[in-house]
Amino acid sequence: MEQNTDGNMAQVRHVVLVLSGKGGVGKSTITTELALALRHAGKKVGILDVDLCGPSIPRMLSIVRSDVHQCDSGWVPVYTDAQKTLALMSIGFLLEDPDEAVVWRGPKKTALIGQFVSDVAWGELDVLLVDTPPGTSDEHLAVLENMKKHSSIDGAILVTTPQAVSTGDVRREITFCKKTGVKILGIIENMSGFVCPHCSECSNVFSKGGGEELAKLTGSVFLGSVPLDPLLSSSLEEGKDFIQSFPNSATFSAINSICQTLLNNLEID
Ligand SMILES: Nc1ncnc2c1ncn2[C@@H]1O[C@H](COP(=O)(O)OP(=O)(O)OP(=O)(O)O)[C@@H](O)[C@H]1O
Ligand code: SF4
Repeated sequence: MEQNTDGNMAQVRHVVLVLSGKGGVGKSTITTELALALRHAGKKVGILDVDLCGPSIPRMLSIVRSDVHQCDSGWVPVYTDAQKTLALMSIGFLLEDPDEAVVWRGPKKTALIGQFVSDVAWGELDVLLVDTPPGTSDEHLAVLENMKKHSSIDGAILVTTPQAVSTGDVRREITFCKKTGVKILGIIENMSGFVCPHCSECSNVFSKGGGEELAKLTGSVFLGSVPLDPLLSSSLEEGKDFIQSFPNSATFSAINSICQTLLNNLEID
């Protein structure tokens, strides 16, 4: 589906929200790895980080202390590479200290999200991933309202862990999508099993399969599961591209398979 867009969103073909019912389930991790996998598949990708209180993506992509510049049409996003295949806009770039806590009231957050949606000069992108805060908040509504003014949203990906799946949070997220008319593109189960750093064997320390069951129950697509992999967390800590570093790992296969399913669902060649 090609987007009906205007302004800075005019050349952004697909917009996908990344949601989670709870914090800490790996939403930013999945956003980052999906972006890297999409780039690996030859796509031009952008990430809009509207997790205003915990902007972790600049660190995960090792571009923490980058400056945002202005151009005639707005803010130029920060690119991870000279070929400009992966672009990021995050509040983290606008803070003097990247570890500074953002304690803002709703209207100020909503205004910044409005600017993020309209004023970032993305240029041509195949996919824009929007990393949102956990739960459903004013920020989510602000993203939806502002996106609808300039673009159309393809849908949302829901990230959960095997434990979080049994809580009400993820169901509330599904209800939010239904009420706001956002299509659920699929559910991803993160931290699904543990990959041993010594022998690469995957053990099911916690339960597994809840994400798939939830997808069946709610009539959603199950996009796949990503194991808890110490090599993935150390890559994220060091801001290294896991996909480039471990192309033969089971975790890469899992992320890549989710990426391919997403490309198929969005009908991107
Ligand atoms: N599959 C995984 N394997 C190893 N570590 C992981 C995995 N997924 C997430 N992590 C680690 O778990 C921590 C939390 O992940 P992340 O910041 O992505 O969560 P989040 O859901 O975006 O949190 P929040 O929205 O509350 O900021 C990070 O340190 C990340 O490196
Ligand atoms: S999975 Fe095997 S190698 Fe890994 S910690 Fe357990 S026993 Fe050791």
